[in-house]
Amino acid sequence: MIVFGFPMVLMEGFILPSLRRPISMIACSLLVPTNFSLVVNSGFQHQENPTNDRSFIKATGGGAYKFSDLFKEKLGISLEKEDEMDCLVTGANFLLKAVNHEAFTYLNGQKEFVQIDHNDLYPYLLVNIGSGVSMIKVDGDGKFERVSGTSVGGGTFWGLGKLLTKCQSFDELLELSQRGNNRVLDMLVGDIYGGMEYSKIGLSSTAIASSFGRAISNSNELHDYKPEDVSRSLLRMISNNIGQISYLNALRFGLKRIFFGGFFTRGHSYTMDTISVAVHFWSKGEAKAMFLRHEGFLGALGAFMSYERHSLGDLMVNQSVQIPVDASSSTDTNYNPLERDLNETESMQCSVYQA
Ligand SMILES: Nc1ncnc2c1ncn2[C@@H]1O[C@H](COP(=O)(O)OP(=O)(O)OP(=O)(O)O)[C@@H](O)[C@H]1O
Ligand SMILES: CC(C)(CO)[C@@H](O)C(=O)NCCC(=O)O
Repeated sequence: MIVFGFPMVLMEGFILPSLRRPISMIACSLLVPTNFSLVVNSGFQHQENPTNDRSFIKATGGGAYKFSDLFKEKLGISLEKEDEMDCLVTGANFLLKAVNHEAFTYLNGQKEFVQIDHNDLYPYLLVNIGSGVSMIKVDGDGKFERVSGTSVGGGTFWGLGKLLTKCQSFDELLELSQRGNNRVLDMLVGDIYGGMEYSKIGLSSTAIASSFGRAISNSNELHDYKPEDVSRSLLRMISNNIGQISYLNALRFGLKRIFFGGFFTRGHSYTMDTISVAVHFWSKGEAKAMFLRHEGFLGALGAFMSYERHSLGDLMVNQSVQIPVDASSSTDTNYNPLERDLNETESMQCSVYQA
């Protein structure tokens, strides 16, 4: 996956709310061609070689490597590669410090914004749920260690979900999950214990004993199950698992705060709720899952911030653009990361830096 750091600084709120998809997809769909071509056309003079006026953009993630030649060949753009973990951490640190109401908890449908004390932010665990999941212990600006990860992530939900439900898009799969019932496929403690709870080990009768376990207790085939129920169980299984591994890693390093980023959550209430419940359950209420409003843009933002290190100081503001706010691409109709700041018809003021 690839993300671009745009030479943009937003005056209020923060980054590109119109892009409720990874910026990586701009390369394919040119979701915001204006912004994209602004970057391409404006370009930057490469500082070390002023005579070479090649255009370049910052890029991070695997795609920065994978698509490097393609960008050069088709667009004449060089991708300047920034380290993925570095960018994620830089983006998260910046958001947590600069954006009011960036982090929130989500439990039982209730979103509660968390006041971040800038002097007491570190250490924390950053869990980036993309295709795969990275867990990063963050100790300060530029001070971090990727302590764990799991390959059971967003790509697993989308990949398995696609195979099992024949869904054509991620949004369709997510939408299905909202209408599904996980009890159809998940084996609960009560199913095993004849409707009873197993209180001695702290398991209620409705706790999931075995994800998808009910499928073994009858002769049903896949087509006998509703795609809605399959999607629901899958989302729950993956979210639960990520929540559990995250908590165990927080415990491992004595971290009290766990922030979740990456494009998997998409502000989707059931996903966040499940992750929160998992963290709550495994920590016995000691730890809280916190989500970021701009969860899918950590890497892009971090890549953007690297302009500052390299050349931003020499650039000047000479153009201003309005970025329309499109909240519609979020599947969860209750969710708009900027709901407190903007409505759907408003736009954000951005200043674009050009060489
Ligand atoms: N519209 C969408 N289309 C495809 N996937 C989506 C969409 N919305 C959310 N997702 C989820 O986002 C995941 C990708 O997230 P993200 O772009 O943050 O990670 P990535 O960069 O691909 O992965 P990694 O961090 O592992 O390199 C997908 O696997 C899927 O679960
Ligand atoms: C490989 C990356 C870092 C690419 O973003 C990501 O997909 C990931 O963290 N996957 C999980 C790999 C693992 O730790 O098992």
